[in-house]
Amino acid sequence: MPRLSVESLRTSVSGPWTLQLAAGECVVVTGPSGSGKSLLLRAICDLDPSTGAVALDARRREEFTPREWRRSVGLLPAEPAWWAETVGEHFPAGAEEVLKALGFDEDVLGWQVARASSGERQRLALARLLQLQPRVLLLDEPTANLDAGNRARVESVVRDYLASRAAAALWVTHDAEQAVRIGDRELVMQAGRLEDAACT
Ligand SMILES: Nc1ncnc2c1ncn2[C@@H]1O[C@H](COP(=O)(O)OP(=O)(O)OP(=O)(O)O)[C@@H](O)[C@H]1O
Repeated sequence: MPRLSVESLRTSVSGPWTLQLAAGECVVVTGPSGSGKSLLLRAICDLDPSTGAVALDARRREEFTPREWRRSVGLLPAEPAWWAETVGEHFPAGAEEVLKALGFDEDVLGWQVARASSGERQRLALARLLQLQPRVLLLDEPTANLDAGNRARVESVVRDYLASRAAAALWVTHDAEQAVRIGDRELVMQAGRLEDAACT
């Protein structure tokens, strides 16, 4: 049974998409800018209206409350949102370990969000997402603003998370080397259509 199953999913402007993610699997999505990668992630997590069938562990999306679905299938957008002034207000207690693994000292919880760089915000948003313990991660270019060291940290944290929780990930990247490093499989988006990398 797949962890995530997506069948004939389409929005008003893109799709249809069909894919499956196994437990523990990391599938990378590559493809040109504007080809529809972010739209795919948004449709799966139900941020944009869509038709088709999406199921988590064989339970249909319609059987979840919207809040339950978005916590179970967690999106890390390219530009994460912040709703409070300090970093710590976005985290429940017990986030120190993941923050440390992503290269932060404990004092980060006292930071003003406004002072964080784009790369720091990206890593903080990943830590925030993992604290919710989603079964599926939808990662939209999570290392786009990062140096090599922090890119390696993010890759390692996500890999460990998938292995320890049997979660699955769809990871959008423009970095061909990263796709090989972290992907169990690669899907290529071309003008709104998904294809197996082996077939392109
Ligand atoms: N609400 C919308 N209505 C119509 N077109 C849209 C809408 N949202 C996005 N698009 C278009 O759909 C296309 C796909 O956008 P998307 O953000 O998914 O691209 P992407 O593959 O993630 O690109 P990038 O790699 O640059 O992030 C783009 O041409 C975009 O302008």
